[in-house]
Amino acid sequence: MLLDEIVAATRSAVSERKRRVPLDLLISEIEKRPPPKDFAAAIAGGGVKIIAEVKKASPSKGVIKADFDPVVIAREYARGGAAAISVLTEEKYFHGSPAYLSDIAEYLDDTRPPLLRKDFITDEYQVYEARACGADAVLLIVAVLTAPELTSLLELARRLGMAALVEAHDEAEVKAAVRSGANIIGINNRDLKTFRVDLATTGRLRRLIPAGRLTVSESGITCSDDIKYLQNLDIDAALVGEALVTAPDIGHKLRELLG
Ligand SMILES: O=C(O)c1ccccc1NCC(=O)[C@H](O)[C@H](O)COP(=O)(O)O
Repeated sequence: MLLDEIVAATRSAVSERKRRVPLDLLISEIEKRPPPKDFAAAIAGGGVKIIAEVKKASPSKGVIKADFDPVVIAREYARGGAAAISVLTEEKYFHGSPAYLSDIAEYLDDTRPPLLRKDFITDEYQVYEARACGADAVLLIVAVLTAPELTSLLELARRLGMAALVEAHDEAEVKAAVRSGANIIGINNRDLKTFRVDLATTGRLRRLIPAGRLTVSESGITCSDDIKYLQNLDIDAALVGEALVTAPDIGHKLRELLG
Protein backbone atom coordinates (compact mmCIF):
# COMPACT_ATOMS: atom_id res chain seq x y z
CA MET A 1 0.00 0.00 0.00
CA LEU A 2 1.44 3.36 -1.04
CA LEU A 3 0.77 5.11 2.26
CA ASP A 4 2.94 2.50 4.01
CA GLU A 5 5.66 3.06 1.41
CA ILE A 6 5.54 6.85 1.93
CA VAL A 7 5.77 6.42 5.70
CA ALA A 8 8.67 3.93 5.35
CA ALA A 9 10.54 6.30 3.00
CA THR A 10 9.92 9.17 5.42
CA ARG A 11 11.23 7.17 8.39
CA SER A 12 14.41 6.35 6.52
CA ALA A 13 14.91 9.99 5.41
CA VAL A 14 14.39 11.08 9.04
CA SER A 15 17.03 8.59 10.31
CA GLU A 16 19.48 9.99 7.79
CA ARG A 17 18.74 13.61 8.82
CA LYS A 18 19.07 12.65 12.50
CA ARG A 19 22.62 11.48 11.75
CA ARG A 20 23.47 14.75 9.99
CA VAL A 21 21.66 17.15 12.36
CA PRO A 22 21.39 15.85 15.94
CA LEU A 23 18.43 16.89 18.09
CA ASP A 24 20.63 19.17 20.27
CA LEU A 25 21.44 21.26 17.23
CA LEU A 26 17.75 21.55 16.29
CA ILE A 27 16.95 22.70 19.83
CA SER A 28 19.60 25.41 19.65
CA GLU A 29 18.12 26.54 16.28
CA ILE A 30 14.65 26.67 17.88
CA GLU A 31 15.97 28.94 20.63
CA LYS A 32 17.04 31.48 17.98
CA ARG A 33 13.61 31.59 16.31
CA PRO A 34 10.91 34.15 17.11
CA PRO A 35 7.87 32.56 18.80
CA PRO A 36 5.44 30.69 16.52
CA LYS A 37 2.58 32.59 14.89
CA ASP A 38 -0.96 31.68 15.93
CA PHE A 39 -2.16 29.24 13.25
CA ALA A 40 -5.52 28.58 14.97
CA ALA A 41 -6.35 32.29 15.23
CA ALA A 42 -5.39 32.79 11.57
CA ILE A 43 -7.96 30.27 10.32
CA ALA A 44 -10.75 31.07 12.79
CA GLY A 45 -13.85 33.17 12.17
CA GLY A 46 -15.39 34.98 9.22
CA GLY A 47 -16.04 32.59 6.34
CA VAL A 48 -13.90 29.85 4.83
CA LYS A 49 -10.22 30.80 5.13
CA ILE A 50 -7.69 29.44 2.66
CA ILE A 51 -4.65 27.42 3.70
CA ALA A 52 -2.64 27.58 0.49
CA GLU A 53 -0.23 24.74 -0.16
CA VAL A 54 3.27 24.91 -1.61
CA LYS A 55 3.25 21.63 -3.57
CA LYS A 56 5.63 20.60 -6.35
CA ALA A 57 4.57 17.02 -7.02
CA SER A 58 2.31 14.26 -5.79
CA PRO A 59 2.46 10.47 -5.96
CA SER A 60 -0.73 10.40 -8.02
CA LYS A 61 0.21 13.07 -10.59
CA GLY A 62 4.03 13.37 -10.53
CA VAL A 63 5.41 16.90 -10.97
CA ILE A 64 2.53 19.39 -11.13
CA LYS A 65 4.61 22.59 -11.20
CA ALA A 66 7.73 22.50 -13.37
CA ASP A 67 9.01 26.07 -12.71
CA PHE A 68 8.64 25.56 -8.97
CA ASP A 69 10.05 28.14 -6.55
CA PRO A 70 8.63 27.73 -3.00
CA VAL A 71 9.45 31.31 -1.96
CA VAL A 72 7.86 32.89 -5.06
CA ILE A 73 4.71 30.79 -4.59
CA ALA A 74 4.51 31.51 -0.85
CA ARG A 75 4.92 35.24 -1.51
CA GLU A 76 1.99 35.15 -3.96
CA TYR A 77 -0.09 33.31 -1.37
CA ALA A 78 0.74 35.90 1.29
CA ARG A 79 -0.07 38.80 -1.07
CA GLY A 80 -3.27 37.12 -2.26
CA GLY A 81 -4.79 36.78 1.21
CA ALA A 82 -4.06 33.18 2.26
CA ALA A 83 -4.75 32.78 5.99
CA ALA A 84 -1.94 30.22 6.32
CA ILE A 85 0.59 28.48 4.09
CA SER A 86 1.02 24.71 4.03
CA VAL A 87 4.45 23.50 2.93
CA LEU A 88 4.84 19.91 1.75
CA THR A 89 8.23 18.77 3.00
CA GLU A 90 8.24 15.04 2.09
CA GLU A 91 11.11 14.48 -0.33
CA LYS A 92 10.65 11.26 -2.29
CA TYR A 93 7.00 11.37 -3.38
CA PHE A 94 6.21 15.11 -3.18
CA HIS A 95 9.65 16.53 -4.09
CA GLY A 96 9.41 18.64 -0.94
CA SER A 97 12.07 19.64 1.57
CA PRO A 98 12.25 21.01 5.13
CA ALA A 99 14.48 23.70 3.58
CA TYR A 100 11.40 25.13 1.81
CA LEU A 101 10.06 26.07 5.24
CA SER A 102 13.26 27.82 6.34
CA ASP A 103 13.56 29.60 2.99
CA ILE A 104 9.97 30.87 3.19
CA ALA A 105 10.42 31.91 6.83
CA GLU A 106 13.63 33.73 5.88
CA TYR A 107 12.54 35.52 2.71
CA LEU A 108 8.97 36.54 3.52
CA ASP A 109 8.62 39.46 5.91
CA ASP A 110 7.29 39.08 9.41
CA THR A 111 3.70 39.88 8.36
CA ARG A 112 3.58 36.52 6.52
CA PRO A 113 0.81 34.04 7.36
CA PRO A 114 1.62 31.12 9.70
CA LEU A 115 3.39 28.11 8.14
CA LEU A 116 2.15 24.53 8.43
CA ARG A 117 4.59 21.65 7.97
CA LYS A 118 2.75 19.10 5.81
CA ASP A 119 4.48 15.75 6.06
CA PHE A 120 4.08 12.20 7.32
CA ILE A 121 5.10 12.83 10.92
CA THR A 122 5.66 9.79 13.13
CA ASP A 123 8.74 10.89 15.07
CA GLU A 124 9.23 13.69 17.61
CA TYR A 125 12.36 14.69 15.70
CA GLN A 126 10.14 15.89 12.81
CA VAL A 127 8.20 18.21 15.14
CA TYR A 128 11.43 19.74 16.50
CA GLU A 129 12.72 20.00 12.92
CA ALA A 130 9.52 21.76 11.83
CA ARG A 131 9.94 24.40 14.55
CA ALA A 132 13.67 24.76 13.86
CA CYS A 133 12.81 25.46 10.20
CA GLY A 134 10.26 28.15 11.18
CA ALA A 135 6.97 26.21 11.02
CA ASP A 136 4.16 27.44 13.25
CA ALA A 137 2.04 24.28 12.98
CA VAL A 138 2.38 20.61 12.05
CA LEU A 139 0.12 18.11 10.36
CA LEU A 140 -0.55 14.89 12.29
CA ILE A 141 -2.28 12.13 10.31
CA VAL A 142 -4.44 9.77 12.39
CA ALA A 143 -4.02 6.95 9.84
CA VAL A 144 -0.26 6.70 10.44
CA LEU A 145 -0.22 7.08 14.25
CA THR A 146 -1.32 5.03 17.24
CA ALA A 147 -3.45 6.89 19.82
CA PRO A 148 -0.51 7.23 22.29
CA GLU A 149 1.77 8.47 19.48
CA LEU A 150 -0.83 11.07 18.47
CA THR A 151 -1.18 12.22 22.08
CA SER A 152 2.55 12.61 22.62
CA LEU A 153 3.14 14.42 19.29
CA LEU A 154 0.25 16.79 20.08
CA GLU A 155 1.76 17.43 23.49
CA LEU A 156 5.19 18.13 22.01
CA ALA A 157 3.73 20.56 19.45
CA ARG A 158 1.96 22.38 22.30
CA ARG A 159 5.17 22.52 24.37
CA LEU A 160 6.95 24.13 21.41
CA GLY A 161 4.10 26.64 21.07
CA MET A 162 2.91 25.19 17.77
CA ALA A 163 -0.57 24.26 16.61
CA ALA A 164 -1.40 20.83 15.19
CA LEU A 165 -3.83 20.05 12.39
CA VAL A 166 -5.02 16.50 13.07
CA GLU A 167 -6.13 14.84 9.84
CA ALA A 168 -8.80 12.16 9.45
CA HIS A 169 -10.48 10.53 6.48
CA ASP A 170 -13.21 8.28 7.88
CA GLU A 171 -15.57 8.08 10.82
CA ALA A 172 -13.25 6.09 13.08
CA GLU A 173 -10.37 8.48 12.38
CA VAL A 174 -12.49 11.59 13.08
CA LYS A 175 -13.59 10.04 16.38
CA ALA A 176 -9.93 9.32 17.24
CA ALA A 177 -9.01 12.92 16.37
CA VAL A 178 -11.79 14.24 18.60
CA ARG A 179 -10.74 11.90 21.46
CA SER A 180 -7.15 13.12 21.18
CA GLY A 181 -8.34 16.58 22.24
CA ALA A 182 -7.10 18.21 19.03
CA ASN A 183 -8.61 21.65 18.57
CA ILE A 184 -8.01 21.74 14.79
CA ILE A 185 -9.36 18.75 12.88
CA GLY A 186 -8.85 18.24 9.16
CA ILE A 187 -11.11 16.10 7.01
CA ASN A 188 -9.07 14.86 4.07
CA ASN A 189 -11.29 14.37 1.01
CA ARG A 190 -8.52 12.26 -0.52
CA ASP A 191 -8.41 8.59 0.41
CA LEU A 192 -4.70 8.14 1.07
CA LYS A 193 -4.92 4.47 0.08
CA THR A 194 -6.66 4.84 -3.29
CA PHE A 195 -6.05 8.59 -4.00
CA ARG A 196 -9.75 8.99 -4.83
CA VAL A 197 -10.93 12.50 -3.97
CA ASP A 198 -14.54 13.23 -2.98
CA LEU A 199 -15.62 16.51 -1.39
CA ALA A 200 -18.71 14.74 -0.01
CA THR A 201 -16.32 13.18 2.56
CA THR A 202 -16.39 16.54 4.37
CA GLY A 203 -20.20 16.62 4.09
CA ARG A 204 -20.45 13.16 5.64
CA LEU A 205 -17.97 13.59 8.49
CA ARG A 206 -18.47 17.24 9.51
CA ARG A 207 -21.24 16.45 12.01
CA LEU A 208 -18.85 14.25 14.04
CA ILE A 209 -16.74 17.25 15.01
CA PRO A 210 -18.09 18.99 18.11
CA ALA A 211 -18.71 22.74 18.27
CA GLY A 212 -15.73 24.65 19.52
CA ARG A 213 -13.13 22.78 17.43
CA LEU A 214 -11.81 24.32 14.22
CA THR A 215 -12.54 22.28 11.09
CA VAL A 216 -10.47 22.18 7.91
CA SER A 217 -11.46 20.51 4.64
CA GLU A 218 -8.44 19.23 2.70
CA SER A 219 -7.81 18.18 -0.92
CA GLY A 220 -9.71 18.31 -4.18
CA ILE A 221 -10.99 21.87 -3.63
CA THR A 222 -10.83 23.66 -6.96
CA CYS A 223 -13.43 26.41 -7.38
CA SER A 224 -15.69 28.92 -5.64
CA ASP A 225 -18.65 26.47 -5.73
CA ASP A 226 -16.55 24.09 -3.61
CA ILE A 227 -15.92 26.91 -1.12
CA LYS A 228 -19.66 27.70 -1.00
CA TYR A 229 -20.36 24.02 -0.29
CA LEU A 230 -17.85 24.14 2.60
CA GLN A 231 -19.28 27.44 3.85
CA ASN A 232 -22.72 25.80 4.13
CA LEU A 233 -21.13 23.06 6.24
CA ASP A 234 -19.65 25.70 8.58
CA ILE A 235 -16.07 24.75 7.75
CA ASP A 236 -13.39 27.16 9.01
CA ALA A 237 -10.74 26.64 6.35
CA ALA A 238 -10.01 24.89 3.07
CA LEU A 239 -6.56 23.47 2.35
CA VAL A 240 -5.85 23.91 -1.36
CA GLY A 241 -2.78 22.69 -3.24
CA GLU A 242 -2.95 21.71 -6.89
CA ALA A 243 -5.68 24.17 -7.96
CA LEU A 244 -3.52 27.06 -6.72
CA VAL A 245 0.00 26.01 -7.76
CA THR A 246 -1.15 25.09 -11.28
CA ALA A 247 -3.23 28.26 -11.80
CA PRO A 248 -1.85 30.57 -14.53
CA ASP A 249 -2.31 33.48 -12.10
CA ILE A 250 -2.08 32.33 -8.47
CA GLY A 251 -3.25 35.66 -7.00
CA HIS A 252 -6.31 35.69 -9.25
CA LYS A 253 -7.19 32.08 -8.33
CA LEU A 254 -6.82 32.84 -4.64
CA ARG A 255 -9.12 35.86 -4.94
CA GLU A 256 -11.65 33.71 -6.82
CA LEU A 257 -11.65 31.16 -3.99
CA LEU A 258 -11.90 33.89 -1.36
CA GLY A 259 -14.93 35.31 -3.17
O1 LIG B 1 -1.71 14.79 -3.32
C1 LIG B 1 -1.70 13.54 -3.38
O2 LIG B 1 -1.84 12.92 -4.45
C2 LIG B 1 -1.50 12.72 -2.14
C3 LIG B 1 -1.37 11.33 -2.26
C4 LIG B 1 -1.14 10.56 -1.12
C5 LIG B 1 -1.05 11.15 0.12
C6 LIG B 1 -1.18 12.53 0.25
C7 LIG B 1 -1.39 13.31 -0.88
N1 LIG B 1 -1.47 14.68 -0.80
C8 LIG B 1 -1.17 15.43 0.37
C9 LIG B 1 -2.19 16.40 0.65
O3 LIG B 1 -2.72 16.35 1.73
C10 LIG B 1 -2.58 17.40 -0.40
O4 LIG B 1 -1.43 17.89 -0.99
C11 LIG B 1 -3.37 18.58 0.12
O5 LIG B 1 -4.48 18.18 0.86
C12 LIG B 1 -3.85 19.46 -1.07
O6 LIG B 1 -4.59 18.68 -1.96
P1 LIG B 1 -4.95 19.20 -3.42
O7 LIG B 1 -5.62 20.54 -3.27
O8 LIG B 1 -5.88 18.19 -3.98
O9 LIG B 1 -3.67 19.32 -4.16
